[in-house]
Amino acid sequence: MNPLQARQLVIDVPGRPAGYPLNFTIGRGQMWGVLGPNGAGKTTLLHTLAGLRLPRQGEIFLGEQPLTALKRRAVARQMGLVFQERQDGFPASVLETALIGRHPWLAPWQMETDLDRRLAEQALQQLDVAHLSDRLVSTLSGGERQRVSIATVLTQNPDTWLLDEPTNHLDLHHQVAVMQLLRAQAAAGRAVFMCLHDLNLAARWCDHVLLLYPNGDACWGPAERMLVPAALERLYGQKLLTVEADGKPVFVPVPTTGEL
Ligand SMILES: Nc1ncnc2c1ncn2[C@@H]1O[C@H](COP(=O)(O)OP(=O)(O)OP(=O)(O)O)[C@@H](O)[C@H]1O
Repeated sequence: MNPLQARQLVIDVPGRPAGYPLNFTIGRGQMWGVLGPNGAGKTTLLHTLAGLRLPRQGEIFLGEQPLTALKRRAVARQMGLVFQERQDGFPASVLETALIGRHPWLAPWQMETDLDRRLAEQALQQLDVAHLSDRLVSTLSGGERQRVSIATVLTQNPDTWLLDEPTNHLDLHHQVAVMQLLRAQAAAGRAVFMCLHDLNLAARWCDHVLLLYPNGDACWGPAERMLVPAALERLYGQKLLTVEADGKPVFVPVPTTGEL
């Protein structure tokens, strides 16, 4: 796979005077979690890495080439993005939506083949939404819709997965199932980079973590070095209690008396 690399990257968060330049590589087999409070710029970073927003400074490389030098089709064959927000104004079934994942692999105007359809059906099965294949996506529950979005990227089969809060709307069982699927993707030599609000999901599943602070500061590295209570308390402005379960830290927020 071609690793995705941020070089001196400053994301363009409107109204933010400056930002700490980001220099990291999302390498083969890695699973990254991006943590930060609301408005810190997690979605902006994800969209910038996907080439959907221009950075204020610096560059993004996919392998040896700057992202800006690559055609969108070449990028879409290597990188998939699960968005936080979706517009379902256009009436499409669940299967038709998953098949969109095959578009980077088809010639313009080429119809999907039986193989494309089979890949989409397998992905829907893996995400436990195959029984909804004929339903309009606009009629799905939040969690079902989220799983269809992930199935669409699975159908696309990119080397690098970018995901904006992939466990949004998911019940506990499906959260674990999705994390296991992403872990399996990383274990198969791909890479995962996802924004998370749940510290404990990051502690349980991620081997690398990037902390994004509201003033633009950032730090990144191996999860065990990043997930230390003092840094996390500063990140969220929230006192935490740390316990250990199954060999991993579990962070519990401590209520502040007298505050909402
Ligand atoms: N088009 C825009 N115009 C003005 N401000 C914007 C625009 N897009 C994003 N912002 C601002 O940039 C900041 C970063 O937004 P972003 O969505 O990246 O944050 P986030 O860390 O993903 O937040 P959350 O945890 O709430 O999803 C926010 O303060 C947001 O209001």
